[in-house]
Amino acid sequence: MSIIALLPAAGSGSRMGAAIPKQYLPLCGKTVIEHTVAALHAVDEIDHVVVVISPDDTRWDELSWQGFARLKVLRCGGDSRAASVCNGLAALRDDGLEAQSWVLVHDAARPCISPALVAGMIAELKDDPVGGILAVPVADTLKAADAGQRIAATRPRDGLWQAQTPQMFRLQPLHDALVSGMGPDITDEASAIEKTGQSPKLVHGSPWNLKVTWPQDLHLASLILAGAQATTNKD
Ligand SMILES: Nc1ccn([C@@H]2O[C@H](COP(=O)(O)OP(=O)(O)OP(=O)(O)O)[C@@H](O)[C@H]2O)c(=O)n1
Ligand SMILES: C[C@](O)(CO)[C@H](O)COP(=O)(O)O
Repeated sequence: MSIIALLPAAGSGSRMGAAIPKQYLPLCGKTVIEHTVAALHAVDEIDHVVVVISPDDTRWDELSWQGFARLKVLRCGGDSRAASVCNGLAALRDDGLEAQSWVLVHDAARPCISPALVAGMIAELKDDPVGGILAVPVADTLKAADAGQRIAATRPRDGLWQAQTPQMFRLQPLHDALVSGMGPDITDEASAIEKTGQSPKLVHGSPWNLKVTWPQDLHLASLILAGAQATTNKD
């Protein structure tokens, strides 16, 4: 059974506020998306890394993808993350990928993911009946805000986790769940699967696996990648 990494990369990066989409911003001598692709491509268990870009993307072809033998690009991004993922899954299915293949959906905007973490996730979930996601338990006290940005309440954080990616589900059930659940509340793959009444597994992720969202995240990502590089060089 195939295992595919599917990277939605068709966003505009509005919160980053840069002149170009954040996945193409420079980070430690490459672009954000090059780090993400390299990390997923380094996972031996993954058969193909498939990137979903916007149909009007002009930057992908300017990068050098030599050496990534298992990399494929699809120009079928949609107007939301869920739509981009859904379109990518439909293209994989139309291409003949078996319905029960595992798909690991991973944000192109999470360039610090470690291949070892992904390999561990695959080992933990490959016999799971539903699939699951990387996530980390909430570590801070949670406040609900009123309209004036004053604290309205303190919320219990027991049992709350922050969802990360990859999110690992089987191709056809995930596609069907996204099609039937599509809407603004579907902000990740797990939420679509949950809507079908199933409970995805939470697999411990890492605080290093941050999503580059705001301008300061690029600096954090560069520190994380530099730290990872220093560790590798010591081995
Ligand atoms: N229509 C979209 C929107 C998002 N994404 C991708 O989904 C991932 C996570 O989304 P997010 O961080 O929200 O990215 P953006 O939508 O680009 O950012 P923003 O919401 O700030 O505009 C990113 O890799 C992004 O490229 C996508 O493929 N298609
Ligand atoms: C899928 C995700 O990375 C889980 O944390 C996240 O929801 C994607 O970001 P967005 O801002 O909701 O598009």
